[in-house]
Amino acid sequence: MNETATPIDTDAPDVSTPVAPDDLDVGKTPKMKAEDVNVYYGDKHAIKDVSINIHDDKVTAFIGPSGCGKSTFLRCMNRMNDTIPIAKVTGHIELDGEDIYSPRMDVVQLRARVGMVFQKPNPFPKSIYENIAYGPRIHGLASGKSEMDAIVEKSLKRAGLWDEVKDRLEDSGTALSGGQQQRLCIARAIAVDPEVILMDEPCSALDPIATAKIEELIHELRGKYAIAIVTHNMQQAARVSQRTAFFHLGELVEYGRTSEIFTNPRAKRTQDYITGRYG
Ligand SMILES: Nc1ncnc2c1ncn2[C@@H]1O[C@H](COP(=O)(O)OP(=O)(O)OP(=O)(O)O)[C@@H](O)[C@H]1O
Repeated sequence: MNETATPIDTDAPDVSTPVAPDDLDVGKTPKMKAEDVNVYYGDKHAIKDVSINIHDDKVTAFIGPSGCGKSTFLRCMNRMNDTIPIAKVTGHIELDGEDIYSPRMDVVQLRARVGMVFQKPNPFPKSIYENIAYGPRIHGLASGKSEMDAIVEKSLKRAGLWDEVKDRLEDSGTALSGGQQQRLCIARAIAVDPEVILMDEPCSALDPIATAKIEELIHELRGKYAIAIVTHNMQQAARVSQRTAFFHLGELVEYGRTSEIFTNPRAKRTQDYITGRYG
């Protein structure tokens, strides 16, 4: 936090600025599409009319000062806010054109299709193998032991963890290092064959080496899954993402190509944030 920070001038003429450039992803069908999403926690209006597209060949970073609503919006994308009794979500979010808030949507299936990795690694207190096998088992993805073994191996390989754990799959997942635990959680999300992976500050509890490994992994996973990542770290957003969404006070102020957001932002509030004048 910059002690001498000047608050963002919210009277700046942002409202007349389009949120995204006109030529951005024209004609591309988004993997997820959010329209006019609002979130309330009781009287608190935490997300205000947010509309954004998430693409399956891109990593999208959500940035913005603490409390601006990044995590709240991320949680809307797989209905994790349903678990917060005072949270109310309005608007429309689609996954492959399907309304995820429709009463017909099976939320357990949705959360397999749109997996989530949290700030603090949260492996189950079970073996490494069981951490991965649990999801595929409840979703009926393997018909026998050899198929399950193959899913476990493939998921751990994709998460870049196989070589480190292949000889100790029966050890507890919680005995791994923090960085390994986070890659185990990513492998667990991958095991149920998701289409989208949401990451909520996945590196904030990790040291620089473990962080670098997760960032490398995000590069490798790009193209296999649509990825949306909340991060406080602007360098990280610049390194791992191709699209960046800047949130402030619950609004999506600007969305665009990461390279442009960091070098030539269109909104004054974005510029103030990325130049460290706020946050
Ligand atoms: N479970 C909750 N109950 C009530 N208010 C909440 C809850 N979760 C978040 N909020 C409020 O909603 C607003 C947005 O919070 P959110 O955690 O989404 O912001 P954020 O941008 O992810 O912040 P940070 O970067 O600090 O994690 C904040 O004012 C926060 O206090």
